[in-house]
Parts: sequence; C-alpha cells; structure tokens
Amino acid sequence: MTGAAVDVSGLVKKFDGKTVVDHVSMRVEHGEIAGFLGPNGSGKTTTIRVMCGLLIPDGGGGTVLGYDLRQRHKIKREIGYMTQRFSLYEDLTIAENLDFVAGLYGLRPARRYVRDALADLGLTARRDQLAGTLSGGWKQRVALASCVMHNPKLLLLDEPTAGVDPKARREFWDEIHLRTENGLTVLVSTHYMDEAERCHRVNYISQGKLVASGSVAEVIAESRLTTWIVDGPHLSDAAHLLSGKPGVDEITHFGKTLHVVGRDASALERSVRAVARTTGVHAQIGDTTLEDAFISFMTNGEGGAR
Ligand SMILES: Nc1ncnc2c1ncn2[C@@H]1O[C@H](COP(=O)(O)OP(=O)(O)OP(=O)(O)O)[C@@H](O)[C@H]1O
Repeated sequence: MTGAAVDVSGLVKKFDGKTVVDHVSMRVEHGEIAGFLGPNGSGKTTTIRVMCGLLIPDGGGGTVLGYDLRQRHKIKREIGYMTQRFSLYEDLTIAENLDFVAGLYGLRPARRYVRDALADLGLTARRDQLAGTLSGGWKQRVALASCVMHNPKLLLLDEPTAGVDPKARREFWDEIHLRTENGLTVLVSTHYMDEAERCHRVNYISQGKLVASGSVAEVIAESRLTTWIVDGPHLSDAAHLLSGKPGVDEITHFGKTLHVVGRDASALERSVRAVARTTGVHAQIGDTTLEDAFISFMTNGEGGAR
C-alpha cells in the first residue's frame, strides 16, 4: 500500500464548544509502532477515536489505511481498536468471548477464527476458563485476541497495559513487536516511559496540541534541554538551593542523585556550579531522558518543539 498508514492533518474536535483536539497532524508509517503520549485529558483518546471513524472531526482530515476519514465504515473494518477500559463478558469463557466477537465481525467459520486466535495468543489451554477469573495480564491477552481476530492492518491501542504487571506488560509488547514484523501498524497510547522507548516514533500531545513528534532521540534533542546529574552528601540542601535559580527548570530525585534540567544551558551551568561550591555536591553533565523532555513539554505547554 502506498502512503502512510495514518496521515491526518489539522484535526480539530470540540466538545460543548471546548477544543480538545487542536489542529493535530500525525503520520504513522506502515509497519511502525507509534507511541502517543501526553498528560491525562490531553486529547489522546479523542484523537484515536477520530482516527477509528468513531467520531467525526470538526476540522481537518486525512486518510487511515488509504481511506478518507469520512469512509468510516471501511476504516472500521480494517482496524483493531482496544479501548482504555476494554471489557470482556466475565461470565463467559475465553472461547465464548472470542466467539461473540467473531459474530460481531461476521467472521465465518467462527469456530476456525476462534481456534486460530486462541492458538495465536497462547490461550488454547485456557479456552474454557471464565473471563472473570483471569488476571489482568490474561484479560488483556484475550482483549488483544479480540482486536486482531479479523486480521486488521492497523491496531489502535488506548493505554492497553494500564494496571498490568511488568512481566505481562513486557509479554504484551513482545506480541506487538512480533506482529509489526509481519506488517501490522500500531498506534498506542501510554503513560509508561519504558513503553514509549519501545516505539519507533513517539508523539506527544499537550492540551490538545501535538508538541513533539519523532524518534526518542529526536524528541529528546528537540526538547533542547541540558541535564546535570548531582550526587554526594547534602543533596536535599542542594535541591533546596537550586530551586528557582536561573536556568533551573526542573529538579527530580533519582535514587541517590538529582537530575537538574533546563533549557538555558549556560545559566543552568552557573547555578549548578555555584550550588556545588556551596554544598560540596558533585555535579556532571548527564543524558537527558525522555521523561525529562516530556515533563518539560508539559510544563511549557505548547512551547515545546514540533
Ligand atoms: N464525549 C465527551 N464529551 C465531552 N467531553 C469529552 C468527551 N470525551 C472527552 N472529553 C474531554 O476531552 C478532553 C480530552 O479527553 P481524552 O479522553 O481525549 O484525553 P486523554 O489524553 O485520552 O486522557 P487520559 O490519558 O486521561 O485517557 C478531556 O477534557 C475530556 O474530559
């Protein structure tokens, strides 16, 4: 297929006169895992719903899998969408849940689709277990099976791993990576930094506006932040003294170190060196993390890089 899997521009969505998606443009290439990050209420779910064809935008447009956003029924048939609080029928077994979904999509013979989906996601041995008795990780696996059973070309996942333990989260991501190697495209919203780092590209939205987009390295570079790592005794004194000093935008405790971050590199250096002299802490330039960059975008609103 030519073009990007998702290619939208200038998307606007308003609720009751309030703009919650504000001229968002985004491309997701075929076979790519694109991360979608941003604070609570920044407009991720709404943007995803517009891309799914579930909501009609108030402005902008574009294509999803080559279909115009207005071809909502065609889009819906070729995508898989896992909602934020996906639900299974708890009093049905795993196989019965999948059979129900096969019916919704008109997949025939349903029995074969269910059997293949169970095998594909390692669920065969549990096929007769009631969904209500499954752990969070297994429930999420069944939800994934439900979303991919009709062989979508694009998966839109809205915080799929919220509340799932680290091992199950890792397994889920391994599944996702395996599928993209076979041509699937994924757009996934998450609040987890380790998950963002597993994406080919990340998009960061704040107050409805896309403020950064690119590979992890590009987004960190775009933040134009300098980070100093401070360690040694009297760390809390150092943190106290650094707070509000010229060039110091953020101070974060990481174990026995402080990350002191700012955009004005020379002012930051002067402040850090002055406090190091006063308190005896040791300071050295360090790597800016994705989390530092996102916190900076959040604090600076739309002032971030694009
Ligand atoms: N159907 C709706 N009617 C009115 N307001 C809505 C509706 N859906 C979402 N909103 C509002 O739009 C804004 C964006 O919400 P959205 O769920 O898209 O954000 P989000 O980035 O997905 O947040 P979270 O990370 O908490 O899931 C919020 O202020 C929310 O209250």
